[in-house]
Amino acid sequence: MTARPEVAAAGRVVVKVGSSSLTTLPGGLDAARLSALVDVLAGVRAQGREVVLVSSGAIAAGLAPLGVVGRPRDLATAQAAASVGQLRLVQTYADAFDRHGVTIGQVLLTADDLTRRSHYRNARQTLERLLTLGALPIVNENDTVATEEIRFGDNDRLAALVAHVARADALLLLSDVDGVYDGDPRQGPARLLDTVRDPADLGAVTLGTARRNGVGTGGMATKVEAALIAAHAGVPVVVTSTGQAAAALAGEAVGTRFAVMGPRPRTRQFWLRFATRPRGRLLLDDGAVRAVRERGASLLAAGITGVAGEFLADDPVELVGPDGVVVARGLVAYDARELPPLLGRRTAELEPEYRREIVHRDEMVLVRRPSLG
Ligand SMILES: Nc1ncnc2c1ncn2[C@@H]1O[C@H](COP(=O)(O)OP(=O)(O)O)[C@@H](O)[C@H]1O
Ligand SMILES: N[C@@H](CCC(=O)OP(=O)(O)O)C(=O)O
Repeated sequence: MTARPEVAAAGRVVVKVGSSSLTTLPGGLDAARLSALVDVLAGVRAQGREVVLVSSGAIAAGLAPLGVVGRPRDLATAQAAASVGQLRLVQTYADAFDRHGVTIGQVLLTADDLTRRSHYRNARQTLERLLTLGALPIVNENDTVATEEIRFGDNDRLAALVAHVARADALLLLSDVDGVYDGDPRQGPARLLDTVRDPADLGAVTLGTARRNGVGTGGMATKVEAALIAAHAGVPVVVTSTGQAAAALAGEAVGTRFAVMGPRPRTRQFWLRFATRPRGRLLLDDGAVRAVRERGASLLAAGITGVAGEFLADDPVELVGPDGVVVARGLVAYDARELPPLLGRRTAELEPEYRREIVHRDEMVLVRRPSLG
């Protein structure tokens, strides 16, 4: 195992803690475990470092007070539980941080807050201001209003996006397991991975989902996906157990480290690639795929053979080759219903108001690893 100096040196850290570390299904919130985590984070703050906490647990914390048994399957009950549980969760955090003289701020985000560009900027400003005013932001998904099709669903990916939004120097993903194993450790003997430098390092790894009767949602798969997103955003990551949070924040050799995979991308490129949700697809012919992928060209109507989905101008769409492989993602210049008469036609043949590039190069990002896009 190797030390993690980049985490020890991180001046601003995003720490994500899962429901499994803070709650039990029958008992709701576990105030003692929450308080132990707060002690660790307050200690980090006392070193002059900044912390953004992404905390799950609202739904699980709301079940017992409402007399709901087991994790709810329907959205309305989950939302009701989140409404009750989020209040208890932040109140418990507020009391615990208060003992250390640390002021917290609650930040509830919907997927729209990060998938819409203007909202993304707004979230950045709010977090930045909270931190400069000396508060510790506690982020969760706004579960009470998030509907099924627009939810993040798991806080791991939310934490990776928050790490980018907050320009963090490191991301810590805390759970009930001390790292990423080459197989689900609940299923039998497995080996702990020390460092992941490339997605290929995970080739032989089996990632299980969360325990069926447990309080967590994503299992290790969502944590690994989130860790790769952050690593691609230039943010180093450690995945470990909540009990090892202090050691991890001190840069000790615990958990699984995801090394930074490439330089920090431009904000717009990162946002397009990882935060947006495509609302439709443009089907490209071979020439258009080559132009976009190899020549860095904008996408023109002449190279488009089909349109799928109901999107509006400025919505994110996927650009798909004849083989069905996603080549790029970008913001489209026209509504879906305006496109069919333009397809396959050269720009000079089009009415002047339709001569703009369908997806301009500056509004496009190539997708190299479809599994991450
Ligand atoms: N390859 C793996 N390595 C480590 N843990 C795994 C793996 N596959 C599945 N898991 C399981 O993932 C669980 C953690 O996910 P989850 O319950 O969603 O956590 P949280 O609620 O903290 O986000 C662990 O209990 C672990 O058993
Ligand atoms: N926003 C939800 C958490 C969803 C989630 O990702 O949970 P977990 O897998 O425990 O991190 C809640 O607060 O209950």
